[in-house]
Amino acid sequence: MASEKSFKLTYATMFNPPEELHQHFEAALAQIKTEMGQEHGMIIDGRECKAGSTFEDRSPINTDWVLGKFQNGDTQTAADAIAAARRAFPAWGARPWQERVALLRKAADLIDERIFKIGAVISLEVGKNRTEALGDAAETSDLIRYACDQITANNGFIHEMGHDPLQGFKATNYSVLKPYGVWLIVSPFNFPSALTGGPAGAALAAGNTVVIKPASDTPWTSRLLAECFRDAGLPDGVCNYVTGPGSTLGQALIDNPDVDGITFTGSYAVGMHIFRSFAQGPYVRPTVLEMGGKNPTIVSRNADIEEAAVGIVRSAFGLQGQKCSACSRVFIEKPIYQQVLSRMVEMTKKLGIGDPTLRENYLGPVVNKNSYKEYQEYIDEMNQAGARFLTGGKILTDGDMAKGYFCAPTIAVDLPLDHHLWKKEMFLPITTVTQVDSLEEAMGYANDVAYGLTSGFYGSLDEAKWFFDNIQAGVNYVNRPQGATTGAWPGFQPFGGWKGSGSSGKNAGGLYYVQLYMHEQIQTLIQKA
Ligand SMILES: NC(=O)c1ccc[n+]([C@@H]2O[C@H](COP(=O)([O-])OP(=O)(O)OC[C@H]3O[C@@H](n4cnc5c(N)ncnc54)[C@H](O)[C@@H]3O)[C@@H](O)[C@H]2O)c1
Ligand SMILES: N[C@@H](CCC=O)C(=O)O
Repeated sequence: MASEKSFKLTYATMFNPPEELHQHFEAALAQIKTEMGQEHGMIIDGRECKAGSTFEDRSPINTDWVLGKFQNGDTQTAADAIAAARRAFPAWGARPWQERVALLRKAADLIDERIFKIGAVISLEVGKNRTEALGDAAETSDLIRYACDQITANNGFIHEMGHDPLQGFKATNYSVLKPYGVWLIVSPFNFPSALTGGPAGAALAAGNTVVIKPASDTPWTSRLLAECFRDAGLPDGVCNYVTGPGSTLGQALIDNPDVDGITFTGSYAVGMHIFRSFAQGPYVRPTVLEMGGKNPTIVSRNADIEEAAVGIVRSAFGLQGQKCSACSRVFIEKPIYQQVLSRMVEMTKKLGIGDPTLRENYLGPVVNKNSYKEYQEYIDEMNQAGARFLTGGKILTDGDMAKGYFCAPTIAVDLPLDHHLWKKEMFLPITTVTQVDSLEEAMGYANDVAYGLTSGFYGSLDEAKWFFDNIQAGVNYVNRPQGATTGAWPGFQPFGGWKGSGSSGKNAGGLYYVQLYMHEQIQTLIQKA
């Protein structure tokens, strides 16, 4: 255990964890497999709640595995959850920030205590490999603690301001950040822990009450998080957890005028739809949208070829390319194009693919039938446009993979640069690669998309400055073999996007994030001198 304690798991350190981490994961997985198939309720006002019907949560690794049965929440569920959060808000919002922060820190500690259980569920539910899954859980507690640290470092965001220069009066001015009220957290399937618990933790620490609605592919992970918040001692109604389809339950939550703010993480299409729907409310309310990416990596002729190839392959194919930060476009300067490409191909061919709960596999399945179908459609479309696949380009059905949604990691070249798939987020293990004559040409392509989430660059130190000065994205990495475009960690690389990738311009796990969940009140008191 000593080595595990001195090891800090992040997405950059996860490639070589201590042996004990594997043993604990395997023990938790064995236990979780005995708990599969059970029915789970929703948590509203501290009570277990059922809807009229349930839906099955099946594993994309093997669709015969029914992980659990979850509630098909409906419009009444949405109304009940928001009403519960509304009732709980006055007391929670008025509670001293020190008490709220202490409870949230306790929730973070519980997540850490349960990390192997949560990680095993993530692996089965999403199809993440074990270290990616454990990273997702570990990131959650670090995101929560980061929000708590920020509140603490800023004295609960209660600041005395200047005194007006009044003759005969004493003026005292305070700036106080206060919670908004009821906050909705709508989260995606691919980081079901960090992107549910992270924003929920920040909203709660800031004094809001929350309603959490996870993706229908990943209700179990979020249920485990909601239990951590509950078991940490958050009062009834402060954190509510509901499950059901986005188009019905999700829409009913968005349409409810009693919601004061929302954090949505998911696709651009749904995010923009939510933005427009939410705007129909009684007045403008804070809308934190974290959306897709089409993340480029530029490789200069001065790059370290090995570092570039490792970083690109990790970012293109980690979690089967289903990260908003995935490296989906690669621009390589001509003099080293063939060398970088050859190393990428060699490395990709060696990647283990199969049941991602097994230690040897780096890639698991894509999340569901729809993604599986889309993979084949994109491959066909690229094929027709003249692209060549140096790896992959096919679904995998050997042995046990026939029961899941496995797609081979695909490096595509010769896709015409005006093809729309250079600009569309595919969210699959597909990356398109081309050669360029100059870095300026590469930068032109890199920025010519509606997204601006992450980017990568490999080259000299002088070029690094030019790269940072010109790239249009929220999170940017230079010369990083741990991941060209992926693997941000709270406190190190706060995460968020520009343009169509994000609405707030402030990154999660960073200096300016928790403030998004509070509005400013100025308190001026005048006394006769
Ligand atoms: N920027 C980021 O930080 C970030 C992080 C992770 C994922 N993503 C993006 O998320 C996407 C993948 O996740 P996904 O497939 O789960 O996304 P999605 O947009 O399909 O769904 C996200 C969530 O929205 C819900 N939803 C759908 N329709 C709704 C509606 N009408 N009203 C309310 N809720 C609704 C879904 O049920 C789910 O909980 C990718 O585009 C990826 O880039 C972005
Ligand atoms: N924060 C993760 C990506 C989250 C989106 O899917 C990363 O930095 O790779």
